[in-house]
Amino acid sequence: MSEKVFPKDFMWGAATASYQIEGSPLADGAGSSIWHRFSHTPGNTYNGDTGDVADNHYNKYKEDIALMKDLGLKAYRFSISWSRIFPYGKGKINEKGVDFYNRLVDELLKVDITPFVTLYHWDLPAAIQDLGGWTNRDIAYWYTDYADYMFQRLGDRVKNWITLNEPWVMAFVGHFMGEHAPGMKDLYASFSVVHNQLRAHSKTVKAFREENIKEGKIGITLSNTSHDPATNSQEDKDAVRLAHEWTNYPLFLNPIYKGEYPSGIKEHASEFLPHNYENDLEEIKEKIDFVGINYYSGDLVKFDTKSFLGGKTVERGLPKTEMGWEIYPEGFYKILKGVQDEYNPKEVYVTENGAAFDDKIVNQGVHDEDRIDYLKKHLEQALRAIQNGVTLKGYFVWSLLDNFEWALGYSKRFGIVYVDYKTQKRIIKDSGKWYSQVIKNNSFEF
Ligand SMILES: OC[C@H]1NNC[C@@H](O)[C@@H]1O
Ligand SMILES: [Ca+2]
Repeated sequence: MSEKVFPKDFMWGAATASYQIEGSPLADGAGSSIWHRFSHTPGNTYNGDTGDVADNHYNKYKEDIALMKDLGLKAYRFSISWSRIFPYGKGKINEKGVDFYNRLVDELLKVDITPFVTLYHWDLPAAIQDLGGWTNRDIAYWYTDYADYMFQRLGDRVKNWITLNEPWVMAFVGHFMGEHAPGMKDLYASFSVVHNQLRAHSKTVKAFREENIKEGKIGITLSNTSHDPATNSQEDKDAVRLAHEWTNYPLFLNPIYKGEYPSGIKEHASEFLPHNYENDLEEIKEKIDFVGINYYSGDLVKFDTKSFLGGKTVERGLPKTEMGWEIYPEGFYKILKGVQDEYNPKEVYVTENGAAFDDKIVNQGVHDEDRIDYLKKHLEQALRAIQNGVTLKGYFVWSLLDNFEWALGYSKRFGIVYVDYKTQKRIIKDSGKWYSQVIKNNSFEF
């Protein structure tokens, strides 16, 4: 393989999520979700933005799939809104909700785009939250029933499944920092949410095996930040190890691959883990087919007794994106190489990588050189990872479209396609044109 070309059949895609792009959250019998409630609660989102309209993808999905075809995407990662299928999370089924995703999948297959389905990307049915949501142990059964139903309805055409998107963000941003739905601030709840997501994930993997989906593969998508020590001191290096075990793939892959939480978590955070959690570890340890890695940025960590798990982020003067996140391509390599070295997954997919920049329309175009530069630098590191033994099989850019960036609403644009929210017009950005060349050449050099 020449030093600039990706392996043959490398899966080039783009990613989105239901609540961030669909709009029409309560249409056709869909039930409310925690993000519908959270965004409609004054003060929770920038400018009071909600997902009521978003990119109106619920109605414009055919146009958007035509756009994906124009871009030459090989695959498309999207999420299913649980409460469109089960308006109350369990029990009654909403056929019209199932029908939307059936039509979406059929439209993708018509143009040879491989669907990668995320079963859960944070929009929990509100009725389940009313029963305690992810802090209620029984959610493991309700979630597995929902997932298994989707395997039965879409499994003949959808072969690639992701159980959960970024369970760390759901657990800690949603239940400790309170900045995401359901807006809780309880560290004990957060670790129960980690544990119940793992229980739900593994029960679902077992159900998936029993469905015997031909050529089916199932995995989990984890968020990651590449942490470096502020100094070479042992205390800073220890703080980095703990930050890594807590915020990155080990918190979930250690239980999944090794049947126990990372040692640093057991040493310093076991009081927050649910009572008798050890009894669930055997069941949580369950083989998966691939690991989904999300990567955006890195940070410098300094020992700090006042921070949870003893580490705080400090400045190192790297350039930043509109999110205030460091642009740190080297960290991408370290995360990819690290997951391969620590757990040796059969396959790895980058299920999200991308950047928010201050995109402007100039002469009917969006000349986002900064995003092209970000993507190119990160793809260089992804190829370097492959050349160093990482079983990386595909890359999904976040995101196909500008969309609802959670508590930051529509103020942050991650798309390779610009969305004019007033007119709902789509404009392919220069980065979108560049990315379609990458796909055509299977390389970032052309
Ligand atoms: O912040 C950018 C993305 N990060 N991962 C989860 C997605 O839903 C976010 O939009
Ligand atoms: Ca993230």
